[in-house]
Amino acid sequence: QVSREETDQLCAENTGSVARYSSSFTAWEYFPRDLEERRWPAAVLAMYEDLGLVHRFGIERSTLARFVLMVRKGYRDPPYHNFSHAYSVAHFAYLMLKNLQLVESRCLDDLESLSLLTACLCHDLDHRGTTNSFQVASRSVLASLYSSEGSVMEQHHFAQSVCILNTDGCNILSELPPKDYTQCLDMVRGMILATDLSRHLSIMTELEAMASGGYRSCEPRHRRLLHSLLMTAADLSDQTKRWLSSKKAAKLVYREFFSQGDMEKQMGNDPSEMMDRERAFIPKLQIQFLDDIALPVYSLMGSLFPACEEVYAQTKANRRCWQRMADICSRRNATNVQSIDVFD
Ligand SMILES: COc1ccc(Cl)c(-c2nnc3c(C)nc4ccc(C(=O)NCC(C)C)cc4n23)c1
Ligand SMILES: [Mg+2]
Ligand SMILES: [Zn+2]
Repeated sequence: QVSREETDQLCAENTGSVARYSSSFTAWEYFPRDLEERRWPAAVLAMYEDLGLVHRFGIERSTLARFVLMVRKGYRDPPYHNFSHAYSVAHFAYLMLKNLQLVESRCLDDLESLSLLTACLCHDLDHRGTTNSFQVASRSVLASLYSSEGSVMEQHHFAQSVCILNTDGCNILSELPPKDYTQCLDMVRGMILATDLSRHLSIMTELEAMASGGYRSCEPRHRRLLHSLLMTAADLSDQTKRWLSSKKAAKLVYREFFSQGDMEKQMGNDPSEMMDRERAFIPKLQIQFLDDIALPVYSLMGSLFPACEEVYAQTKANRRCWQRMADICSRRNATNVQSIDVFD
């Protein structure tokens, strides 16, 4: 639960316009974590308000304040998958809604906008810093609950979201008519499940077909494909920021991967190279990740939404930096450079 004074303080905070947080708060290059941590909940409230969602869906400000504080409490503190990641992902969804005018251009409707922002905020709730395959290998409680349907962690993230919505005074959807409520929850579920990268990889062909043929908002399948693409674009958005920020984010991801690899070794299992601090050559792994996953996402976004091209360009620039790092390290014979040192 969150305390009354915390809620009252956040609720009373005149979140005002988003410009209070930064004059570049709505710029693609803005790095949301540059805002001091204690102001992140107020910035989330400001995003809901700025998108007109508070007014449109009759959301009580104190309910929204309690909801955001409960979500923040619902995150643990692994190196990467903590509330700062959730807040950053929600901010990128806000940037896409705002800068691509997704509602104004009728690509999405208001309910989808509310679902997208809420799904981003909740999409990694209670993450432990380990992957779906680790849940199954370690026979975790979550695996016993969800492994039959796959996307173990993502199903848990959604279940946690529903728990928070069902907590007294936290249900930001309570004023929605029953049909909209059910539809919103269904979309939030689909959006959170879409952040399972293996699901994303399985719809890449359909996404490419939609991008080349053109988005048809009248087709329900296209709308769901767009939801998935927007979620992955937001989830990976650290890689679209200036080099030092995206490099720092990658460092935190590999800290999580390597501690999982250490646990796998203790369990007597062999970790994949990406998780093994003895074997991983990070610049090469990062180039692979950008080439196989991140760049195609922002390339698709760029072809669907021309205003998104600069995001793709910055991600390509970051890939060139990783390539330079790979060249330097392999000249300096990377094998003896402790793999995590490449970040210093
Ligand atoms: C969208 O969902 C997720 C979920 C979890 C994570 Cl950690 C990430 C994520 N966010 N930033 C990164 C960076 C900088 N590098 C990564 C390198 C590899 C992988 C990975 O999962 N590879 C295996 C897969 C292809 C089967 C994920 C990486 N990643 C995104
Ligand atoms: Mg996730
Ligand atoms: Zn995430």
